[in-house]
Amino acid sequence: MLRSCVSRLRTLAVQRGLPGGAPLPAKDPWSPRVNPGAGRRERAAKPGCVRGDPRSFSSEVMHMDLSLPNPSWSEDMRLLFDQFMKKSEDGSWKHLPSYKSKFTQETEDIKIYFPDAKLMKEKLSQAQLFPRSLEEGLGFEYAMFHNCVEDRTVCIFQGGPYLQGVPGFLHGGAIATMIDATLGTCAVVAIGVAMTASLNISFKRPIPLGSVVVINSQVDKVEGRKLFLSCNIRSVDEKTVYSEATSLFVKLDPKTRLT
Ligand SMILES: CCCCCCCC(=O)SCCNC(=O)CCNC(=O)[C@H](O)C(C)(C)COP(=O)(O)OP(=O)(O)OC[C@H]1O[C@@H](n2cnc3c(N)ncnc32)[C@H](O)[C@@H]1OP(=O)(O)O
Repeated sequence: MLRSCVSRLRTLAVQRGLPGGAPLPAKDPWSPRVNPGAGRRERAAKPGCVRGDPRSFSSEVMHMDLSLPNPSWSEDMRLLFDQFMKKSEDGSWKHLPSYKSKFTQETEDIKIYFPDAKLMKEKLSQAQLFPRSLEEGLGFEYAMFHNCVEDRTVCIFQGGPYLQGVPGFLHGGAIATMIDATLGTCAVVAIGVAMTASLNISFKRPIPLGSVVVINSQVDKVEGRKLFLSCNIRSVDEKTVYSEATSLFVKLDPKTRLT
């Protein structure tokens, strides 16, 4: 069970931007020493490359793990991150890296769903993961951790100023994005490549812009290719429930093409 979970997590890492088949980088978070010293996102400025420029497609930016702390993170965000990194030391939780580019090249898991692999490669060459497409600190700052034994994914999330809806609060679409991303991650780790078939969100309290919240997701039921998941968003002190959601993800059928 644990072995298949680790393998699924590795697959997820590939889907999140690691070149398929390429050796994992030296800072491989899946190595036995889980993210040793993870704590600071290094953003070495490169000549001609604006730091965090959302339009930049340099491979350095595309392959940087953006789920590590950066200067825009608040103290709450850092404390939570450190707490989960601590929990990851015994292997019960795993820190999931996250990159701008989800598909740097064809990955074995995805390409079978496209009838024209060449066209897909062209289309994806400039694609970016939506929640990672805004500059550092302005949009979605988040880190996810997965617990394979409990089939749970936790996302710590700080919504930046570009995610405003009603003045001073997060836009509902931004909240839905992070719910979908967290549930989607939980689903993919659990059953492999899957897509959201339905998502039902109850927005209970507005989330203040710039605050840190915790998204707790879990697998409730598996029926064949169907995976039912639920989640809630709470304040760091757990006293406020901001949102609750239920969802259905469907594992893609290898016999069916996406286009
Ligand atoms: C690491 C990743 C993090 C990011 C996560 C982000 C995830 C996303 O946002 S994905 C984007 C949004 N989702 C989409 O665009 C998906 C669009 N929909 C589709 O492509 C297809 O409908 C898809 C793939 C969901 C299912 O298609 P397909 O595999 O052909 O399923 P199909 O054979 O019709 O149905 C399988 C089962 O699911 C059920 N089902 C399918 N769709 C739905 C639905 N919308 N609602 C309820 N049930 C459904 C069917 O009734 C069937 O159930 P049963 O087996 O009991 O008869």
